Amino acid sequence: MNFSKWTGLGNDFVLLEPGESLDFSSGFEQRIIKLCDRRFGIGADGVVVVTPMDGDGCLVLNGISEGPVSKAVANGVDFEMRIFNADGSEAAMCGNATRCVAKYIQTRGLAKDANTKVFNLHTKSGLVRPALLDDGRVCVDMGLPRTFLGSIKLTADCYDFTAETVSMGNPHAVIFVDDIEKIQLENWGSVLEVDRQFPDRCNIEFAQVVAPGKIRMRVWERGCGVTMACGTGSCATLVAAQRTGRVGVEADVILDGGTLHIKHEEDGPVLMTGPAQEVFKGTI
Ligand SMILES: N[C@@H](CCC[C@H](N)C(=O)O)C(=O)O
Repeated sequence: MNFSKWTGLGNDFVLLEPGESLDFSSGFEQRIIKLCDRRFGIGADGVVVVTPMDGDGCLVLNGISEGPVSKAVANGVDFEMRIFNADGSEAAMCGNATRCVAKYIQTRGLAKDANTKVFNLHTKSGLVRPALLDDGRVCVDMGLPRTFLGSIKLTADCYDFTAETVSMGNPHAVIFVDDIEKIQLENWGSVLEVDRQFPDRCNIEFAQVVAPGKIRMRVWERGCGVTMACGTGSCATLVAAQRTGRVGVEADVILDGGTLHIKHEEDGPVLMTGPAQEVFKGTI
């Protein structure tokens, strides 16, 4: 199986080349877990599967159309992206992977028009649109944020928290703290991910506004644990900070692996800008 390894600020992915058959039959989760294993596999936070779509909204596998997967009109810049967490579960969306996929499409020349700078990525949560910027970064239109439980109370290890819940296609609970250096990310994250208010589990973000327009955030991801960055989590953090009057239209979100710039105007989509890099290619 041919793959390439990608990173978005240290949130890293195994990307399977189009046409590589991922056998979705029994034992599939175990295969994802093995690919992501940092000692016995390639090592990653997740596995990304990219499939080009033809002009009729069909997936193209080995040159053979596999039937319509989307009602959207595909125009040669349409791709389907699926993302699997390191524990084998499938997530509906992943922000850092969307930037990696955009760079992947560019470097492999997969878009029909080589000058195309904006792609349509069809995900389980809908359409997202990454655009290649001249400075090498990628700006992704991540769509509209959504509240799913509002502001809720959570408890871990006898500590009480208030969390703002935001869906970016996948669920996030953002907890603002006074001192991010004092959080017990692994202890609290692992408990809160499976809180009974989250039947589908949840990504947990701890955040502190450290200066005007600057938010330090650390994340415990559903299905992965602590990661160095989370794109959807950064978008959810900005939206939660806006909702609670902590920031304005845009902010830098400073993660363990680097910084993402997030912008969200009222009733508009969330825009996420940041880098993405290919690390290596291989065959497993
Ligand atoms: N790291 C990702 C999010 C990946 C999926 C997440 N763990 C989930 O289960 O929802 C990002 O950059 O957004």
